[in-house]
Amino acid sequence: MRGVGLARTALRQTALRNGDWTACRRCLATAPFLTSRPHNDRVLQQRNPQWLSRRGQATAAAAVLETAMHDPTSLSQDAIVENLDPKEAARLNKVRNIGIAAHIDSGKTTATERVLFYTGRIKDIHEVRGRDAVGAKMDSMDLEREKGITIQSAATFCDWIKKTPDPVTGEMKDEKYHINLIDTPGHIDFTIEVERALRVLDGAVMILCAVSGVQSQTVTVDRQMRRYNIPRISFVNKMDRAGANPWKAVEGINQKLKIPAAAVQVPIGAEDGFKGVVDLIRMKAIYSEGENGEVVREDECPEDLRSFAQEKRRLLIETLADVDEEIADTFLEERTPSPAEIKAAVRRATIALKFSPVLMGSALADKSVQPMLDAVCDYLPNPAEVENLALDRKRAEAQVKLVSYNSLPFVGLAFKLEESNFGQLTYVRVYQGQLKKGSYVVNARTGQKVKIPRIVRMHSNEMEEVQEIGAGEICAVFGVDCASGDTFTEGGLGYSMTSMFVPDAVISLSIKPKNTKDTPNFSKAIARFQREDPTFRVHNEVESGETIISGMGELHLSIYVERMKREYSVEVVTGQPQVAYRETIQGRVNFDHTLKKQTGGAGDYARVVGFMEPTGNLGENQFEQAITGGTISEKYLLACDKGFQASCITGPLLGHRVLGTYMQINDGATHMTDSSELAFKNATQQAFRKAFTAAQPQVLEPLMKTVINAPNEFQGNIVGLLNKRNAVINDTEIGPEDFVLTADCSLNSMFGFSSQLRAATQGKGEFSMEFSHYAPAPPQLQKELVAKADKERAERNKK
Ligand SMILES: Nc1nc2c(ncn2[C@@H]2O[C@H](COP(=O)(O)OP(=O)(O)OP(=O)(O)O)[C@@H](O)[C@H]2O)c(=O)[nH]1
Repeated sequence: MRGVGLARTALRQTALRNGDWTACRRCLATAPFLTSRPHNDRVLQQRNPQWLSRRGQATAAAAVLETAMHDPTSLSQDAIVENLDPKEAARLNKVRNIGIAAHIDSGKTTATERVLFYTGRIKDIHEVRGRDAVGAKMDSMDLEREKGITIQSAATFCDWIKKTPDPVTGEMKDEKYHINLIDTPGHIDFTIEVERALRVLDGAVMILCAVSGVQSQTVTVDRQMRRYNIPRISFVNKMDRAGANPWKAVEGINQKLKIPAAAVQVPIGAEDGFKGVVDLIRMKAIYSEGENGEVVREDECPEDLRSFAQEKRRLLIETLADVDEEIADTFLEERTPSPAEIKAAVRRATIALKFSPVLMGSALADKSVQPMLDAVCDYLPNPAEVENLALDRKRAEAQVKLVSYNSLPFVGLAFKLEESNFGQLTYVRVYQGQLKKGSYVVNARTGQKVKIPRIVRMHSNEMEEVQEIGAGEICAVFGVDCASGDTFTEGGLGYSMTSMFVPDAVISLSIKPKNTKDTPNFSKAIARFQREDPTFRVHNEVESGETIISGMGELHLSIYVERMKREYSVEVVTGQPQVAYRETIQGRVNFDHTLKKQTGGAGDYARVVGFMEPTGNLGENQFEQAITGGTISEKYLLACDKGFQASCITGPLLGHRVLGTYMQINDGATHMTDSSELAFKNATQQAFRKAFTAAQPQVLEPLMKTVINAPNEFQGNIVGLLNKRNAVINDTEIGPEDFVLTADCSLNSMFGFSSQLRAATQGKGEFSMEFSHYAPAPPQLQKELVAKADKERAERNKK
């Protein structure tokens, strides 16, 4: 055995020297069977990428990592991360990919503007809706600046120099962190922007308003963060406002969002006397001074705040003890954890999604934004600390872990597309390997090999050209034709990553250019918006010939109408916004339909036989053929499938999309000369219509997850309003002052709700809605809708 082991070692060493990794790996694969200890140590050492890269065996090191990813038992992801090349580990340790997400108007853009200013990315501060009319850097679109709202998420990057005490000497030294940052819109209509940002980010800053605390949209953002397992720090903004109370926000995060949270700071002064914060971990006061708060001054904790700060510090440690074992142990040992231990625990618990540290400040008053940046570096994960998975097509879709290691093969996700003056701009998050200018990558969806002609780092609407981008970073590339959500990989890899969640459209309206001469520009605009935004959908209604656009809400669609005017000079005429209903069937119906036309010359003939039934869920429609004996040829069956798909776009009841419907064609007949693809397509469509109508058709309406928050005294009024709308109340969280209620409401019943809510709560209540699922419309509504659609159809036919 020992002789075999020696021979193996020699073989491996020769293989490594010759760079023949395959031989080495083959040898390593059987090596664990060796029992003698020295050999095992040697094997482990040779499996250790750090050991290999120290010896200049970078390729071998990368191969060990690659093997480990395919065979998780050979090396755990933690081990891969631990074993990163020290230089690589140090680089990643200083990278943060973060997003800022919050309720509307909480100050995301204002805070981002400060971040850019303090990190030296911009020279002056401009306010959202500011008097200088310049507008904030990240709201680069004219429409955003005018309306003072963020419509599109914007990416930027900056370097933050963080002052860190040396662990040995205690002396302060500078540490440079590279932060890629995405500012997202707050309005629910632009929720896809939040979804795709969160899909590719490693951590987030959740901003709350110091006066309002957890608001309806905060609950939605919380749900999105949970969907993508995003660790977050919380920043209570607007501490300068009258009525500011950060403790309300802390309680809201604990009670309403149900995330253990504790403040890591207490405010010094309040409202317009707000001066700064006391850092509870180090018990130091931090003031932002100078014209724009750019000078950070540290001091002792003010005497009058000392006992309050001590109390909140105890609360922080207690909250941590509930979620972190090491801090729990210090309790058992009856000792107070050191500042370094508390900090480490906050980091561990935040990354483990068990805790959110709460910071506070005022972006507009230029106070305490820098400590928030420090917290981003201290508590949010670096790219190597986040588990990112892909599916390997070459190994039966097995899950593989991606490691932010530069020398591994490239894997990246295109998460956002934007049309620019220089062609399509594609935002890419690099998960593994490096993306280099001029290199070739493969689109995992299409299998197409594409060249990367230009790589840029985005700074809102400006760009900075770079030659390459490292693993764990975010960039944008030009001239790459792809769809949003596509995975790109280097050559031989068969990986693809799961894409983001795209909510269904709930509102639609008919649209057409006012002047027919504008049609080409109109089509161009529609095509572009559709490519950029997966929640913006367009279809042509066959019967009426109208173009119908659908989206997430009235604001969403009105922004596109406005953009057509501004960016494409197209004035349009739109119909009334309508709920995007769906249609389905409830029963099984057999069909046997023959299309036969004889109008002299070649006629039309097609016969299709089969059945239609519900798929059992309200998801994708399905078409299947089960022809035996070749009664319908493959070519014609393909035409039948096309006919089915076309029928599903415009349902027979209202002309809305069909869901959850299965059609099978299992017999039929073909005529020697009169049959054609068109005849089979039409026959299928006619059969569909007949069978659908006979199969207890049902109109489905969108149900919205609705979150309402208001002061407690109005709870009765709101429940009354919801009962009138037949809403199903799922949950009510009552706090000391206000409550958050979650309910499923039909979108149809929510028109006009905002003004009624305002009236019922003296303007103090607010709500946000997000599409939840489709459910059968009440029979009376179905009757009315079908009657209206029939009348419109009859009128069209008259014309
Ligand atoms: N008093 C006070 N006002 C603030 C503060 N931060 C932001 N604001 C104001 O709040 C309003 C909204 O700020 P934005 O930064 O646009 O908020 P946002 O969250 O980016 O908005 P959306 O992206 O549209 O949801 C603006 O009028 C800001 O001037 C703050 O710290 N104190």
